[in-house]
Amino acid sequence: MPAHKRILLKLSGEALMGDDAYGINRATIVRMVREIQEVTKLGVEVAVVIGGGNIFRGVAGGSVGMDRATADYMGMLATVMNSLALADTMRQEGMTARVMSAIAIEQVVEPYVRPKALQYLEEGKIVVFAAGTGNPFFTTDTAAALRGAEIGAEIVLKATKVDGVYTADPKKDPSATRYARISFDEAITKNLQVLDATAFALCRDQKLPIKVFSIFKPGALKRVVMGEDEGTLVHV
Ligand SMILES: Nc1ncnc2c1ncn2[C@@H]1O[C@H](COP(=O)(O)OP(=O)(O)OP(=O)(O)O)[C@@H](O)[C@H]1O
Ligand SMILES: O=c1ccn([C@@H]2O[C@H](COP(=O)(O)O)[C@@H](O)[C@H]2O)c(=O)[nH]1
Repeated sequence: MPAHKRILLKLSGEALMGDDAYGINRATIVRMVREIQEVTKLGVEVAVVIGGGNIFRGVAGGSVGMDRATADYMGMLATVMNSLALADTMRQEGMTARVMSAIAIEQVVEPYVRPKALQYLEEGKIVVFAAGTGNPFFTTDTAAALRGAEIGAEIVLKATKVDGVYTADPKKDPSATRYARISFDEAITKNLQVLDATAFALCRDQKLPIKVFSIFKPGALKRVVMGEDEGTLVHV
């Protein structure tokens, strides 16, 4: 029996590159989709937010003198590209997905309308929320927290490049150790950067737990959904 009926899965955009220097690696996206398919077969309703770090991040544009808000809109459009690629790969694998965008681009994808998203989930379709929150100065982690709260997800699952929340960034500090569980208050106070503070605060206020786990570990998503010991739980 799965531990959760409805989940919001945040997929790392950066991880989509696989071993490539940029963009979307075919084998990687297919592998991610097959892992999602496994949990949908358990009867779990799945909504997805995917990042854009494999294509563009607003801070990168801002750092070379671009207007930050403009750069952030470019970042949001990057997430639309990833969302389209994800939904199309799902289609190829025999799944039904719907992309809903927080920014109006109706010729390309339908707009985000909450009751419609809820309907799709109830019908067993996978909903991919594109364009983040639709606002600059945010990230897709915050979009995951926001949409997760809106759709009544029981948990936000952050599938990322590290296998949990550490005492410090494990990519910079090899002596960092992983938490099995950590409270929102402690994660925020310690300024742990694995998610942005806005996402942590929103989930804390909405009592929406987060599980951080590795996107690279085969079977990890299913283990998380089954409530097995995997990654780090961030709790109230
Ligand atoms: N205390 C910490 N514990 C774990 N990871 C941390 C910590 N502090 C910083 N990090 C870094 O946070 C990264 C994950 O967050 P980040 O938002 O950069 O990636 P993502 O969400 O996977 O990518 P994208 O934004 O493209 O979707 C990890 O790769 C890790 O290096
Ligand atoms: O609500 C949002 C979400 C995202 N952005 C911009 O998009 C990029 C890519 O998202 P990541 O979460 O970093 O993968 C982000 O860097 C922002 O520039 C946004 O402005 N608002």
